[in-house]
Amino acid sequence: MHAGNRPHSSVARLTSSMRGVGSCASGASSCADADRPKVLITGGLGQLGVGLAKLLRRRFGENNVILSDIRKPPNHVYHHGPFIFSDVLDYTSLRETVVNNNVSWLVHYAAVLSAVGENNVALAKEVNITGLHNVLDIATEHGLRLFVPSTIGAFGPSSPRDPTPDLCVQRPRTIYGVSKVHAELMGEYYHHRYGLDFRCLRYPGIISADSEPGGGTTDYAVQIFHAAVKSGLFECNLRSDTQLPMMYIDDCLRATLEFLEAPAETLLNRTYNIHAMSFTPHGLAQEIQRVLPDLKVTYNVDAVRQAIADGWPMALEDTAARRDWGWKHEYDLAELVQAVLAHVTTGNQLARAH
Ligand SMILES: NC(=O)C1=CN([C@@H]2O[C@H](COP(=O)(O)OP(=O)(O)OC[C@H]3O[C@@H](n4cnc5c(N)ncnc54)[C@H](O)[C@@H]3O)[C@@H](O)[C@H]2O)C=CC1
Ligand SMILES: CC(=O)[C@H](N)C(=O)O
Repeated sequence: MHAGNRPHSSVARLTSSMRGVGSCASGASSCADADRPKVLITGGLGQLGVGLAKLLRRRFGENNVILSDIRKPPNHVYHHGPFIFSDVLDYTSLRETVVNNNVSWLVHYAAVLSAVGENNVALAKEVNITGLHNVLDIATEHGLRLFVPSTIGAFGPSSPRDPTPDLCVQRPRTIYGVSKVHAELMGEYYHHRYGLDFRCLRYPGIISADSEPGGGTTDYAVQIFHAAVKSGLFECNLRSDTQLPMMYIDDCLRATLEFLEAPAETLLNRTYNIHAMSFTPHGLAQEIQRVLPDLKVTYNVDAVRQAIADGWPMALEDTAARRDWGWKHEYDLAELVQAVLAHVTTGNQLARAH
């Protein structure tokens, strides 16, 4: 966007890459001041950002983690740690934020997800591709550690689907997927060419209890819990036998922190699959019905979402993540259902009490 404003010295400065990016010893619950990174999270008001900020603030201190987005934060977010407006399409202002706050790690969550992206390709292209270019250049210029999540959506119908390995054909058929393959490749290129400390995990569909999904194909797996507790009725927009890889948010956020803290020399790859479980809408409904037997699920298939899901992996192969930096999931389907139902039920009781 503001290419004309960009410094031409970014390559020359790359030798300073990673300087000042201290990493805390794994296993410690918090780290010494000198080792604490200053983290900026873009797109932080979506399904994942607030939870990640909470986790990182526990580890690095409240004021060392800045949440940012282009939306107004709810009160509970605004009053619990630094929040600023930051549009990833505004190169100059993003650069200013990084400089003024002495940012050393950047978690780039701003994105337009799969279903919304198919409805607004121009917006997805702008946010997911132009936004990424801005972030890559700024991270490179200032020697940041840069985390960009990828997704199961970075694969397509011609990829092996069960399981999908780290390295295979990637020909996604959504603008979301295309933009994420682009992010993986650009990040790896900047790593090899300029020494950028680029790190990327391919997340499965993420299930959370207290944050809403932002318009993806896997959203049904969050919405079903709220419907199950509120009304006992759920209309699912994917076919009952659509198997996709999924993960509980606590595992996803912990993976992100552990991966960010992993010593660079242990990372043989810069982009890793991570896996926890796979299920279908039918399988998830059955598991919820063990606790809430009255739940009734009907199916009204959304053609766009179904076509997307039909080209996505059924399971991810993640032995490299387990081998290189010790990835291990804690939640399988039964634990996931218990945890999410407990949160949603408590949340509903509290809401009724007020
Ligand atoms: N939630 C999931 O199941 C998965 C998420 N991911 C990735 O994780 C990241 C975070 O995902 P979610 O929190 O679920 O996304 P989300 O859609 O819930 O939130 C994205 C956020 O980006 C913000 N945003 C949009 N345009 C922006 C701009 N120009 N500048 C700054 N912020 C902007 C939005 O306001 C929103 O708060 C995304 O990159 C997504 O692709 C990957 C796989 C699975
Ligand atoms: C799996 C994802 O990337 C996201 N939840 C989506 O469905 O678009």
